[in-house]
Amino acid sequence: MNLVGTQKVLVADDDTVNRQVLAELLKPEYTVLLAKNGEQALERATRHLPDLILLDVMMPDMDGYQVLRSLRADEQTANIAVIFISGLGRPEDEAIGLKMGAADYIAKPFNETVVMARVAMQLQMVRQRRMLEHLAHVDGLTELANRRRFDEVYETEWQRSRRNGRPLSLALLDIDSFKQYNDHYGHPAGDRALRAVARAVSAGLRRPADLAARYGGEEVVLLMPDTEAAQAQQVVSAICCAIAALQIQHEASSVAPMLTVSAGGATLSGAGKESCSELFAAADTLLYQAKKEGRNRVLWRAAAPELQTQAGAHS
Ligand SMILES: Nc1nc2c(ncn2[C@@H]2O[C@H](COP(=O)(O)OP(=O)(O)OP(=O)(O)O)[C@@H](O)[C@H]2O)c(=O)[nH]1
Repeated sequence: MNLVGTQKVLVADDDTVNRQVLAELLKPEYTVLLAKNGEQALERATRHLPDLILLDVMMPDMDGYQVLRSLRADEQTANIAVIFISGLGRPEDEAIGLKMGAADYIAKPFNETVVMARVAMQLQMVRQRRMLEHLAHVDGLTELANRRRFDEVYETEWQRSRRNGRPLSLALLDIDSFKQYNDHYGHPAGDRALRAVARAVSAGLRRPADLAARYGGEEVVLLMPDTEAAQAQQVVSAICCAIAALQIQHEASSVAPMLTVSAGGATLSGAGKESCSELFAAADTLLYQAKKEGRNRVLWRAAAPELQTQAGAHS
């Protein structure tokens, strides 16, 4: 997510001079993209996902209103801020643009200082909105995704898996004897350990579509779209080994002298019929079983029973 760094502005105008003037004006502060008609504006918007579009209203073939409608209809571009910049200077024209969802309206001939001020204001609002969205999706302590974010992504990925007949793997990972850890080393040390576990989990997930979220206190959920059981189990086992390899001392643990985790996982095969909650419950049951069988292990529910292994090698 682009929370820092140069923001991108797309200028869409069929008039070459206008495009050039705006580009020269904006270039010192922003990355500028140019489009000479509505079709190009849509193509550039989808490909580059700019932070803001300065959109001429009157263009041949596809006018600015049509471009805005198409942007709003596509989930990817629906929230891009748009400022109309137009020779139609009547208040009614401005009102139409704003009612359609434009963030602002600038009449031509434009004043350069005013354009810069309005662009800066819109881009500041874009930054603030992104920051709020980011904060709403992230767990403050671990910086993993939070449960709300997980719920959203899980539902989407589950539907995608059903649609495409591709597997979906899910694992629940829980720190062993964490109550004793807190009791022995104190809550701030517990928080530090949780953060270290979260970092190891994030480092162990390689694919862009994978998601790790803090599900509860010391429980992390891992979602691996398009990943078969054996592969997913390998990833989770490697993460569990990496956590043990951190050698976070845990004298009060009944399992090992260092902090360990247990995990339960399940995979929805491409042809599987399970609901979201059934898949989740299957992983949860195996986590419970892993705890019961002595902790510090990964259990996976898969078609082949031989896939169930103990990750106790690192204890
Ligand atoms: N430091 C810290 N501790 C937390 C946080 N969230 C949950 N915990 C602690 O995690 C502990 C979880 O304890 P239990 O559910 O009994 O599990 P456990 O001691 O890990 O035992 P097993 O899971 O059976 O191995 C509780 O003591 C919680 O207070 C947190 O954000 N920070």
